[in-house]
Amino acid sequence: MFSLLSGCFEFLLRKEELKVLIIGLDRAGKTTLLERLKTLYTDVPGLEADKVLPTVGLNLAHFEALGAPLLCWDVGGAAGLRGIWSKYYAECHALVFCVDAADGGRLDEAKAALDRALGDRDLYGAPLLVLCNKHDCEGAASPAEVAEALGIGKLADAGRATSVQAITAKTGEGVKPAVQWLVEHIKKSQRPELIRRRMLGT
Ligand SMILES: Nc1nc2c(ncn2[C@@H]2O[C@H](COP(=O)(O)OP(=O)(O)OP(=O)(O)O)[C@@H](O)[C@H]2O)c(=O)[nH]1
Ligand SMILES: [Mg+2]
Repeated sequence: MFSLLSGCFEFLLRKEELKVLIIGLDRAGKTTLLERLKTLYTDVPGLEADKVLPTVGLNLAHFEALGAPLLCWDVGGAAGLRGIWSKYYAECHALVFCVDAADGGRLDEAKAALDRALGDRDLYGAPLLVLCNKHDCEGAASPAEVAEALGIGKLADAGRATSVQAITAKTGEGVKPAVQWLVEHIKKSQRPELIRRRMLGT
């Protein structure tokens, strides 16, 4: 009986997890980023970049940052797997779109994939963080160049909280500021309330 009651209390007091969906083309570095998040924010280090394999399903990481519990989903980005992304749209509090900034030849393909995702009503109001990964590579596109190629200005004009930041998932450079932006903007957005209402059917 005691354990049942304490379990109920624990459930009631538990802070809501902020759910972040990480998408982007294959080889953008999503899983490397997820593993880096584990290393930076948990006691169990994630895999090093050279041990990461292409994702065929889903990877996830639970961790706490800035006093908030986070759950990150990383979904495979190969062309045949992108249809799975939408299964997670309705539940996520924010969207991370990871770009290989060192591969300028795929920015048009990345724009098409991002446009398709943002056209889905289930992502209404979700803050968008575009991460220009592989900033360690010579000639990597800057956040301003990636923002221009992806047409990010229009999204911000339309009222969606949006940021474009450079990271190096391999070393962790830029990852903590990215997480800080996510936590702050999820808390500021109406997205948690929207998801709660949708779940309650009100
Ligand atoms: N130089 C450099 N390479 C990186 C970085 N992040 C990832 N990579 C490399 O990019 C390749 C792809 O990384 P993944 O993390 O598997 O990419 P992904 O987006 O998860 O790919 P899918 O699972 O196929 O969707 C790997 O060879 C990584 O080592 C980075 O910050 N710098
Ligand atoms: Mg992957």
